[in-house]
Amino acid sequence: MKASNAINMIWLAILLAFVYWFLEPTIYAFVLQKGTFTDKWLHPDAEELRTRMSVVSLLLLFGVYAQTMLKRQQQIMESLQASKQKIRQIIDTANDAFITIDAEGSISDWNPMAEMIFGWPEDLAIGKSMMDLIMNQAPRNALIDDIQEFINTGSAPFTQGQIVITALHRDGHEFPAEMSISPQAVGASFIFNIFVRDISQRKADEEKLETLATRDELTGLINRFSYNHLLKKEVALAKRHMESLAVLFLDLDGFKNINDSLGHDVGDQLLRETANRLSACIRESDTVARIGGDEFLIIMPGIKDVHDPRFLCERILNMIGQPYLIGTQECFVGASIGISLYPLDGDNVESLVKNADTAMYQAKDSGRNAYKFFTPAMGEEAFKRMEMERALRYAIEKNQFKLLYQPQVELSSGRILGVEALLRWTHPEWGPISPSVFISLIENTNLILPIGEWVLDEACKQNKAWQALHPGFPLRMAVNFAARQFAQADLVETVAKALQKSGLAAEFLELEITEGSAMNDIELNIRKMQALKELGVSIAIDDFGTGFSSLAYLKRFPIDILKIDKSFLDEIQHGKKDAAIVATISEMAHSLGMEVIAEGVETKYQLEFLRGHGCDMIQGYLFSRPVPPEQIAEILQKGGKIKV
Ligand SMILES: Nc1nc2c(ncn2[C@@H]2O[C@H](COP(=O)(O)O[C@H]3[C@@H](O)[C@H](n4cnc5c(=O)[nH]c(N)nc54)O[C@@H]3COP(=O)(O)O)[C@@H](O)[C@H]2O)c(=O)[nH]1
Repeated sequence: MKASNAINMIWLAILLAFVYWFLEPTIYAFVLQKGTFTDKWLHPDAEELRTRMSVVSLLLLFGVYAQTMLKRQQQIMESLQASKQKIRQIIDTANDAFITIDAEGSISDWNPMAEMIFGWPEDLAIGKSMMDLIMNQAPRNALIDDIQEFINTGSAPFTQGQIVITALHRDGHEFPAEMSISPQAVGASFIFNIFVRDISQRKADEEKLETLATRDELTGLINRFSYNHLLKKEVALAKRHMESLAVLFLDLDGFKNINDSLGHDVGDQLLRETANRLSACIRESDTVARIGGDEFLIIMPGIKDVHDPRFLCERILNMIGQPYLIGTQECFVGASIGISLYPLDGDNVESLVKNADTAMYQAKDSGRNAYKFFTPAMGEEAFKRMEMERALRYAIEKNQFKLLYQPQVELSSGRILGVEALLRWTHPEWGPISPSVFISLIENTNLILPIGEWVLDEACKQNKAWQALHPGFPLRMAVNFAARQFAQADLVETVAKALQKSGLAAEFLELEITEGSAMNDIELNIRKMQALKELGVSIAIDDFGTGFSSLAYLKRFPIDILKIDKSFLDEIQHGKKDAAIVATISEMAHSLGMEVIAEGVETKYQLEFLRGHGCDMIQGYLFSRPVPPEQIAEILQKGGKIKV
C-alpha cells in the first residue's frame, strides 16, 4: 500500500470515530429526547460527551502528526531515490571512467565511459579483476599493495590525491591515465570508487606546448629561447671540465632576395631545407638552432682546437652552396659564418653570441660565402658599422654622395663607348669611405632602394648633360643594380621614370646585375629583363664567372653584355686555368651574340691577352680610374678616345 493511501485510511477511520463518538449523545439529546442544544449540554451524560470530545481532539492531533511524519518520510524516500538516480546519471554520463572494486580488486561497477576508455563492455568487465583488466604489471602490483596498506593502516598513497598510471586498452595499446580512488566502508570491509581519466590528449597538448615554447615552428630546430638556456648549460659544463666550445653564427647570403622575389613559401622551404642540411653537417654533440629569419646558431661543445669549427664551416659552406630544388625552381644561396670561442672570446652567452655575430658580419664583408673567427678588433668594427649605418640614412639629404665614372673602352678603336657609374660617399667627419665598406652596408639593408634610385637618376641626368655638351659622342651609362633593387616589383617603372625625368634615351642606359640576382626565380627574371629590353635599355651580367650561373639558363636571358670578373684577369699571367676561363667566356658570349667587357684591366699583358681573345671592351686602371664627370667631359672634348 502506498503511503498516501495509508494516510487516507487513517483519516477515514478518524472521521468515523468522530461521527460515532461525538454525534451519538447529541442525536440522543436532540432527537430521542426532543430537547434543544442547550438541553443537550444539560444532559446528565454531558461529562461523558466532553470526555469523548477530548478523545476525538487527541485523535485529530495524532492524525495530523502521523500525516506530517508520513509525508516527511515519503519526501526523504523520494529525494533519496532521486539522488540515487542523479548519481547514477552523473556516473553514466561522466567524462571519466567510474569503476567500483572490492578489496580484492573485483569490479562491481563499470560506467559507459569505462567501456569507451578501456574497450571492455560492462558485462565482460563486471566480476573481473580491475588490475588484470586495465593495468600494466608495475602499476598493477603497486595498486594491490596500496589497497592492502589502506585496509591495514587506513592510509595509502592514493588517499593523498590523484595518481598517474600507464593504462591498458583492450586492444593492447597503452595510454597515460589519471586515477583518483575513494575508499568507502561497507560493513566491516571496504569498496573503492575509482575515477579514471584518459589524459593522452592533455599529454599530447602539453608536449605540443613544450615544443612550441622550445622549438622553431618552421624548421623544428630549437629556438632562440631554448638556445640561450642550452648555451648557458654548455658554457657551465665547459667551465667545469675546463674544455673549449665554439659558437657559430650563420646568416644566409642572398636569402632576402629569394624571399622578396619568389615569395615566402619558397623562402620557408629553403629555410627548412637549410635546417636539414645544417643538421646533417653537425656532430651528435653539437646543436643547431634557428634564431630568426635566415640566421642560425650552432654550439660545438668539447672542441679540441680551432680546426674543429673550421672543418665544420667548410662542410657547411659546401652543403649550403649546393643548388636548392624547390618545386621546379632551382635556387642558390650562400652562407656567412662567424665563430667565437669559449673561453677565448667570452665566458658567457651574451658575449659569445655577440662576438660570433660580429665575426659573421666580417665574413659577409669579405665577399660572403665565407667564415671568420672573431678577433677583438672586430668588436670596434661592429660599433663603427652601426654608426655608419645611422649616418648613411641621412647621406642623400645631406648631399654626401657623388658619382664617379670609369670609362669603358672599345679595344679595336680606343673609343670610349660607355662609362660605369660608381658611387662615392664622403662623411664630413670621417672623410671618404671606401665603397667596399659602405656598399655592402646599404646592400644588406633597404637603404639600397632610395640610394640606388638616387644613383640611377643622377647617372641618367649626367649622361644627358654630356650628350647635350658633346652630341657627337653619345655614351652608354652602366649603372650597378644590387640584388634587392633587381628584385623590386616596380623595377621597370623605376627605370622608366628615371629615363623620363632625365630625358635620356633608353639605348644609352645599361643595367649591371650580378649573376646571383639573375639566377633566382629565372622565369620571373627573364620576364623582367624582357620588359627592360622592351623599354630599350641594355643588360649586363656583372662579375661573370664568380657566381652560380648555369650556362643552360644563360642563353635564355636577353643579355647584351658579359663582364668578365677582375679576379680571372689577375691570374691569367700565372694560372693556365684562369686564362682558359677568360678565353672560353669570351668565345661563348660571342657565340650567344653578347658583347664581352673585361673589368679590372691593369697590365699590358692582360690587355694583349684580351685583344688576342677577341674581347670587345675593356675597363680598368690601365686606362682610367673612376673619375669625376668633368674629366669624362674633357675626354669627350678631346675626341672621346684613349690610346690602347
Ligand atoms: N649597387 C651598387 N653598387 C655599386 C655602386 N657603385 C659601386 N658599386 C659597387 O661597389 C663595389 C666597389 O666599387 P668600387 O670601389 O667603385 O670599385 C669599382 C672600380 O673602381 C673597380 N675597378 C675598376 N677597374 C679596376 C682596376 O683596374 N683595378 C682595381 N683594383 N679595381 C678596379 O672595380 C669596381 C667596379 O666593379 P663592378 O661594379 O663589378 O664593375 C663594386 O662591386 C661595385 O659594383 C652603385 O651605385 N650601386
